[in-house]
Amino acid sequence: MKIAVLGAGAVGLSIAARLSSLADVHAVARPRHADAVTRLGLRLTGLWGDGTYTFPCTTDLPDDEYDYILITSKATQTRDICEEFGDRFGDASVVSIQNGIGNEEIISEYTGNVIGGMIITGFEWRGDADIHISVIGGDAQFGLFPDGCDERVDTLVGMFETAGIVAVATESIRSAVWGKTIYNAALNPLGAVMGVPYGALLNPYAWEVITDIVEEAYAVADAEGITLEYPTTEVYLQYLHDVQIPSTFAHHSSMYQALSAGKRTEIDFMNGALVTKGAGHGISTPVNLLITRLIRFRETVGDS
Ligand SMILES: NC(=O)C1=CN([C@@H]2O[C@H](COP(=O)(O)OP(=O)(O)OC[C@H]3O[C@@H](n4cnc5c(N)ncnc54)[C@H](OP(=O)(O)O)[C@@H]3O)[C@@H](O)[C@H]2O)C=CC1
Ligand SMILES: CC(C)(CO)C(=O)C(=O)O
Repeated sequence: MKIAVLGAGAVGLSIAARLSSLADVHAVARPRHADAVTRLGLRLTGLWGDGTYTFPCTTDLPDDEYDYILITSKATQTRDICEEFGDRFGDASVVSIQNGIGNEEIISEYTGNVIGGMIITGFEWRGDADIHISVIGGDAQFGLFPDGCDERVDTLVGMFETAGIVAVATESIRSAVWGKTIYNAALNPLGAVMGVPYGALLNPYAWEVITDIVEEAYAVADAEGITLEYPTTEVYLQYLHDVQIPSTFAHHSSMYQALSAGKRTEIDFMNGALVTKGAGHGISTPVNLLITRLIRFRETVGDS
């Protein structure tokens, strides 16, 4: 089994490491990461156990036929990755393991074999070639995009399971991706703007904002024909409050981490995507629009 991981950073290198004992895995990363992983091996600590893994990691993709190509870049880089490597996709199943709405749609412009993915685990850089698995908020999910499931999905899920990454196959990956995006849209920008971890957002004033974000998101999902796992906003908000936030209480969102590092966020694939899709259905999403503008403002001015 040959697997390539494109845009390998915190998520991609960690997954490459765990799959490397089961398959022939090649990670494509930036020079700094490729050099460090080649010199030191990748060190993983935390909830997946501690260990150091060696596997090929370079800045280019060796000419070969791959069974699976995993895309693990930020959503903002999906199109560039597809432009750079799209003519090498061949018959591979190309799998998005990213946050946000829109990655699978972009990949579909380059291949007909798209598997959507959703992972709700925290991966944090601790140093060069050194990643800590900080939180696990549920099972990873994979399914054919836009819907359905087949042997390739089952084989992928089986490999993840054998590698110790809890994963399930789903017939409706769009529902899983939208569900995760609503979780991210509810928590990430607010935590990033306020400079707090997820747990602090249980504060009643923050909770009112979260409630508005989720209600708008559910209206847009409904108009898009997405059937969400938690059927109503009330049921989902209860789950977010009682299960999802407690299991990721101390986590600073990836959006907070991106802003702190002076990097662009994935807001356009989260709240921004909800605003755009809502507008297409004549649904107004004022709270998602406001929080999107606040994040764009922070991206523009940084911490100055
Ligand atoms: N970290 C986490 O805890 C979680 C992240 N996710 C999602 O997973 C995705 C990946 O996140 P994460 O791993 O944290 O992000 P990272 O920024 O750590 O990793 C992505 C890496 O891909 C690199 N890259 C981009 N384009 C190319 C290219 N053409 N060739 C080689 N390398 C490239 C980036 O380099 P550069 O930055 O220099 O462009 C970066 O090093 C995101 O959508 C994120 O939201 C989902 C769950 C949890
Ligand atoms: C909480 C976490 C790590 C779960 O995957 C996440 O999605 C994020 O920080 O954006």
